[in-house]
This record gives sequence, C-alpha cells and structure tokens, in this order.
Amino acid sequence: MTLLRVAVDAPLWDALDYLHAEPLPPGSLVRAPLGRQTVCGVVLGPAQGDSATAASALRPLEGVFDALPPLGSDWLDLLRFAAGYYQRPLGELMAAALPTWLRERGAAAVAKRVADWRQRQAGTAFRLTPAGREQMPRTLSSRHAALWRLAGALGLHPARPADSSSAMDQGAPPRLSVQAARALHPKAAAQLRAWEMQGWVERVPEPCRAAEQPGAPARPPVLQAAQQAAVEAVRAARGYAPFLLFGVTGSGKTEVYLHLAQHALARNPQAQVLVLTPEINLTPQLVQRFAARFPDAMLAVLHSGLAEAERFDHWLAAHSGRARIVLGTRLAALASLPNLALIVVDEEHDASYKQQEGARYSARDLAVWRARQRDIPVVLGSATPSLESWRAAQRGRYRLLELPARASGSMPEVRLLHAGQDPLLRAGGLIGQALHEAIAARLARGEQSLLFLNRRGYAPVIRCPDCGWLSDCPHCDAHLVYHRTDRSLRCHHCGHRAAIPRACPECGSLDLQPLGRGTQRAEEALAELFPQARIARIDADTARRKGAAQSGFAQMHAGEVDILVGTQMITKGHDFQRVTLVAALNPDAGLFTHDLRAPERLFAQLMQAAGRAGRADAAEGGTAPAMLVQTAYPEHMLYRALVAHDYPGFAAQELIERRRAGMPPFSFQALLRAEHKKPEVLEAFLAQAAELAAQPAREAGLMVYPPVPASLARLAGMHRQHILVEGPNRSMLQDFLTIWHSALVQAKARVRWAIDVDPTEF
Ligand SMILES: Nc1ncnc2c1ncn2[C@@H]1O[C@H](COP(=O)(O)OP(=O)(O)OP(=O)(O)O)[C@@H](O)[C@H]1O
Ligand SMILES: [Zn+2]
Repeated sequence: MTLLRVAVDAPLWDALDYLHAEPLPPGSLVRAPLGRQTVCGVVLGPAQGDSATAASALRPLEGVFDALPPLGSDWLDLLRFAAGYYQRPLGELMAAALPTWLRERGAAAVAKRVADWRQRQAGTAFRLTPAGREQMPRTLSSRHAALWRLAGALGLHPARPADSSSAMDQGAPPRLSVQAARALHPKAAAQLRAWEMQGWVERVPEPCRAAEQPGAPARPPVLQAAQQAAVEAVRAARGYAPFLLFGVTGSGKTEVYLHLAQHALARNPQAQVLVLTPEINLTPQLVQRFAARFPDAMLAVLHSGLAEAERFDHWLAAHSGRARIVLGTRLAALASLPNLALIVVDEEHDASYKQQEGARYSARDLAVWRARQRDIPVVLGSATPSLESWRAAQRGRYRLLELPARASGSMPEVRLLHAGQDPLLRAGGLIGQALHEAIAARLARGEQSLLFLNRRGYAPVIRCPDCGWLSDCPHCDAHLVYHRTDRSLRCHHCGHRAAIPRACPECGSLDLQPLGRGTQRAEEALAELFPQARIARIDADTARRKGAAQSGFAQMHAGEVDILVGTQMITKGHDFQRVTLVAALNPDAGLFTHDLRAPERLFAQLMQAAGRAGRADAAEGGTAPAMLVQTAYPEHMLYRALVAHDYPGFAAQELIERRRAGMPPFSFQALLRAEHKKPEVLEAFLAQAAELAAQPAREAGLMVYPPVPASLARLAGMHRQHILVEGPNRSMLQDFLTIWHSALVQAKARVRWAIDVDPTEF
C-alpha cells in the first residue's frame, strides 16, 4: 500500500491522504471516499508524511479513472496558482474546471463513455481520396440512383468528370458522416466500407462540434495591411508574448485569430489553440467561422450551456489532445490542454470573464498567466479594451497591435438626441421624433434597425400614484419588474414572482401604473408606431426557451426582421449585414452610479452596439449607417468620446480619474464579502474582520475601508456588506490576504463570507 495526497472535489482547504495498492502519477483522476459519500479527486503526489489524519482513519481510494490520461503538471500548477491567488479551496477550482458529469460518475461509467467516445472518434465520417475521385466516376452511372446520390454527397459529380478541375477540386472534399449516409440509403454504411477497401474513400475523425454545421470551406480573405502586420507580429514572437489587439468593431479581429490559429496548427501537428469568448450562445458565428475554416481539425466547445455528458466529451477532446481548437467561455480557461500553443481572448474587456460566485477567478487574467507558464503567445482582442489591459499596453507590458479601420463597410455616424428637446420624449414616449424618422427611413428602404435598452420586462416597477406605493421585492432591495406577457411581477435578482395586485396593497387605489420602461414596452410601442414592420425581441426572457435567441438572430441575419429590440444581448458580436441603424433608447442610467467601472462598461457597450451598424458596404441608394443615442446629457464626456469613436480619448480621461482616486489599475483591490439574515450578526462579524485586518494591513501599507452595504444590500433575504482592501502592490496584497484569510477561517464565524480578489462588482 502507498499513501497518496489527493485534492478532493469538496470545499476543503487541505488535500487529504488516501491509501492505494500502488503509486499513481500526479494528476491521476480518482474516486475517493469522503464521509459517507464518494467524490472525484486528483492525485497531487505521494503523501508527505505530515498528514493530520491518524493512520487508523486512512481510507483506500474507491477507484481510479485509468481510462483517462492523468492531468498534466501544468494544469495542476494552474489550479494551485488560482486557488492561492483567489484564496479559494483547490476543490472548488476543480469543481469549476472539471465537467460535472465526470465529477459525479464512477470509474466504470467513465471508462465506458471514454471507450464510446474513442470509437466515435475513430472515424465515422468518410471523404473521397484522390484515387476515388479519379476512379469512381468510371464505375457509376446515374441509373444506380442510390450510389449516385452517395457519391454526390461525397462531393463527386460523376456525370461531369470533365469538371473535376473546377471549383469542386480546390476546397477540401466534403466529409460524409455515416449517419448522414444512412439517411440517403439504409445500406450506405456497408457501401462506404466497401469503397474504403478499394481505397476510394478514407475515414476522417468526426469532430466534436457545436450543433451548427459548417458551410462549404470558406476561402480566407486576403488580409489587409494592418491585419497582416498583426499576424506577423504574433507569428514572429517566441515564448511568452502578450498582445493587445485593439481593433475597431468590424476591423477583422476574428480574421486575425483565424490566421493565427492556422499558423499555430501548421507549425506543430499537435498544437492546440484556445479561444475564449464571452458568451458562446450569443456568438455562434464564431464557432461557425472556426469550424468552416478548419474542416479537418477537431474542434471542441466548452461552455455551461452544453448537456453534461456532452460537455464531458468536449472536455475529453481537449484533455486527450485530440481537439486542436477549443472555443469556450470563461470556464474553458481552466480546461486541460496538454499541447496548448496559442491563446486568444476575444472581447477581453467583457465583464463575463470574471466569475461572480464560488471561485471568483478572472478567465482573462488566468489566460495570461497560462501563456506565461506555457511560454506561448496570448492575444487579447477588443475594440474597447479594459483599462487594465490598455494601461498594460501603454507601459509596454503588452504589445499593442492596432486595426484602425473597418475591413468592409464604414463606421456609423453617432448622433446624440437631446431628450429634453424632443416633444415625443418629453411627453413620456420611448421613441423620440428623430429616431421615429430614422426607423421609418430604414423601413422604406428595406434596411434593418436595432434598438436596445437595458431593462427587460415591461416596466421596472409598478407604482401607486395616490400613496406612492412601489412593487418592491419582499426579499431584496429591488423593485419587482412588471412582465406584461404573463401578467407577473418578478424579481430579477432572486426570482421571486407575484401576481399583479388588483388594487394598491397600501391604500386600495385601483389606479396602479407602470413606471419606466423595459423591452416588452418598447416592443409594444414599436408595434403601434410601425404596424407593418416585422419586429422581434431578444432578451433573457425570450432566450429562456432553448434555441429561441439563436433563431431570433438567424431571422435577423436572413432579413426576416425589420426591427430588432432587446437588451445588451443584441449589441454583441454579430456580423449583421443589413443593419444601418442602431439606437440606444435610454442609456443614461449607466452614467450615474458609484460603481467605478460603470462608465467603462457603458462606453464599451455603446461602442459595441455602434459596431453592429454599417458592416457591409452600403448598397446603391442605401442610407448611411447611423447610431442614435437618446440622452438627457448630450454634453457628457462619455458621449462626446462616443461621437468621435475615440476609445483612446475616453480611456485617457478615465485613467486620469482613476489615478486621482487611487483606483485600479493604479491600485490593487480585494473585497471581503459577507452576508447573513440578521444585520447585527453581520455587523459583528465585519467589525471582527476589520480588527483582524488592522495590524497586518498596516504592516503591508494597505488601506482597509470600513464595512459598507453591497450595492444590492439585501438579496434573497440576506443582508450583504463588504470590506474593501486596497494597496499599491499586488504581492503585498497577496501576502496580506493569506494572513487575513487564515485568521478569518480560524474565527469560525456563523456568517457566510468570501474573499473576492480583483473584484469587478460591488
Ligand atoms: N481582409 C479582409 N478582407 C475582406 N473582408 C474582411 C477581411 N477581414 C475581415 N473581413 C470581413 O469583415 C467583417 C468583419 O470582420 P470580423 O468579424 O473579423 O471583425 P471583428 O473585428 O471581429 O468584428 P467585431 O469586433 O465587431 O465583432 C466580416 O464580415 C469579415 O468577413
Ligand atoms: Zn428578490
């Protein structure tokens, strides 16, 4: 028997020791007993002989996932680093990094699925060989209808052998999956095997793919000079090299990623490329573009929207090294990728890269850490970089690559519509005079408009005009939002639902009124103003139905929608070809909050939204692309920078403010977040926490602020407060956190608390 140290899938601060018949290499995945359960675990190495566990309490492992290759030492180091940096238990990071399906299964079930997966990968798709292309036509005649169709599906057109030098010949031959072949003829699989024996077709791995199938292999466009320079700079880099690709919307950043991936894959036949994207379901085009460009590379996608078993398959494709391209959301930053050679972080500024519960890691920051660890290039791309990355580029820590112009089409002209001077808006309308006219002009020319506002539902609150009663959530410091479609009131924070009262619960008045506006109300207003228009709405409500958002976007791309209205979901990533008008209905709320990142977010969102207009070269007689912003503050610096499409100007201003206030990126922060049902218990804990922090903070030269309520001070019945710690130096902050954290653990408080390093929400 040997003793092994194992990190288990449980929120424990220490790894545990287990007995096993023979030594196992570090990284081995195992199943280990823990209390009355068994959990997934990862072997860290032999036990150190310092186990707190008494020899009599040592237990043997329950099973070893020997169907899976062990996780690499680089992966273990990544998890250890992340656990240490974010002050979280290793087990919690494992839970974030490993697919749930794996964590919940025994060794036998996993072995079976791995075997099935290997079999599926062994080749269930066929494609023509050069010999088949030449010889097969001689044996086929159109009278054998089934064979004829099968050959046609493989890309061979036997009727016209003379054509073989034309277009068909140049791209990769289409692959035909056995499944698709069977749909043509029940005996198609046997026929394909017979052709395989003749050497006319060959098996190709059927890659893990997202649901959408690639179109014909698309020919890459010739890169423009700025794109070419960016590609060359990254290609020329050796070892760790972080780049910030600052490219305006539509400048062809994705095209740069595709070329970089191509070079990385060509340079090394094992190389894997990791591409992170904020929300994969909103950017299916990205998956399609990669799948189409690399028809022969296995592509895996990793995001939380996959069915659990499916996510395991994709994880396995990455972990086994078979997947050459891995596209995923933030959780993919923690994927096991043994041959990682290049990392791309698309829309690197996006807030969704920061995990906001459990292990609160930043996928972007971990991506950069991984690149350094693996000694490879990492490309952070954005039209509106985070101020952290922008400053890193200014200081020369990241190399700045610029794409200053659109690859096609032109940037929309941004116009600020003064809400205070618009008669329709002043009368309480949602669509002002100028916007009304602009939409009408688009409708007349068959062009599309995209309108967004940041509130879903019908109205953000119901109000009683007689006594001032508001529809508040009983569990949160938030209003219940009125949803007209199912006549409900809903809390967007805790999910609480209530029926709309017939009369005011306070004074009995029957005159309850919706206050403010949400997407449903905007949709209704548009339908009244433009009865002939085809209007679609996409927001978190309509997207709840699986595939609904995708089909909404597909209709938009297909030109079946005239006006798309929605939340910020519709402003991201899509390469719309017919949109010539984008409008922000009411963005002002983002200007005045005490969240230091609110202006940065609002600016990025408006720039992204502007980026959806004018992407194709204007049609003959078409309207010039425009973005309209309805605002009561047209003089605001943020809007002025937007009009000038001036991210660098905006960033310079914001950085001046941040430096003056001593805020990130000029300082480093951590939050102690705490919550409890009883405010007095919460306050006592935070007073104790502040006391524990005082001395080590003084020694490290850090500032500890007094406890303050979170911006949502009560959520689902819990009172929430936090303590902010700030200092000029990351490693001092880290050292302090380690001390403070263990003091807090020892305090054994009854309060739920967590440390959030580099917090982005307050
Ligand atoms: N070199 C090129 N020549 C012609 N067209 C190009 C070129 N590069 C990109 N395009 C086209 O320009 C459009 C915008 O490119 P792409 O989607 O890569 O830009 P992006 O910077 O990633 O956009 P965004 O940030 O707005 O999502 C696409 O339709 C793309 O096919
Ligand atoms: Zn609530």
